[in-house]
Amino acid sequence: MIKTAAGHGAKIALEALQFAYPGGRPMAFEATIAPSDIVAVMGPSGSGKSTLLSLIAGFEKPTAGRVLINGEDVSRLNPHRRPVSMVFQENNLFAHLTVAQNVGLGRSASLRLSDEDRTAISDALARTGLAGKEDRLPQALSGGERQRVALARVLIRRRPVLLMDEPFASLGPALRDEMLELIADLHAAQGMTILMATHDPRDAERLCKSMVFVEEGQISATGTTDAFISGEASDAFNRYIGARREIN
Ligand SMILES: Nc1ncnc2c1ncn2[C@@H]1O[C@H](COP(=O)(O)OP(=O)(O)OP(=O)(O)O)[C@@H](O)[C@H]1O
Repeated sequence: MIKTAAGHGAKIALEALQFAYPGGRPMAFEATIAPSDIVAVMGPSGSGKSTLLSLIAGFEKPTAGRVLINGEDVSRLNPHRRPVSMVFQENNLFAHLTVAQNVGLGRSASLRLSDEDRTAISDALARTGLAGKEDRLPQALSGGERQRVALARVLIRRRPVLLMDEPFASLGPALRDEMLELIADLHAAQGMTILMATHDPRDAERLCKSMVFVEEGQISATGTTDAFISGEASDAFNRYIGARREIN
């Protein structure tokens, strides 16, 4: 495991990264993400946002190029060896394990937990508003609570990179706001570098300093969220947002 001081985010560099699914379109990603930045990954459906996150997390391996995290080449490492946590839209939890056990997996895959681990689990559950729900199974939680359990696990893993793939897509607007606040709190506490794929520019505006815009398997624009939202960063982004407004 790459050593990174707790409480600090890692720099991420994607160097001439190439990838294609069997029979799929070639994709190529090039980017540098500053330590502790919070980056919205936006772009049309099928443009490659999830693939980009999977390449950083290690669920997919590039055919050429490198993923560097704090200068270390992690391109060939499996996901559990990378200094990264990932939260998906759903199915982040093991259905047969309790809330506390699901969080405990952030410390030990075999759930052999020390007293210190147990204290960290209780703290994380309190911080994410889940105190008293330790012994429930995921099926007895709401969608928002399940996502908070996933974030409690992120909290105790203390990895310097957090990747989120449309983490609020199945939540209503009030819960979305609550989750955005919680993620902002976690970032204030740990300063991890965050990349979040989202289709909603309001998520980006509320949480993310920066944005990358993905189109047809490439990052076609990068900049501050403010520049994107004010329409100055990318004509393609403006067209994408305009088209989404017509759909909604
Ligand atoms: N496991 C896979 N095998 C083959 N092709 C895939 C696989 N996963 C994704 N693809 C294809 O790769 C392309 C990029 O998909 P990806 O899921 O990265 O897009 P996305 O931008 O995250 O889309 P969305 O916003 O709909 O989630 C799409 O054409 C998709 O159909």
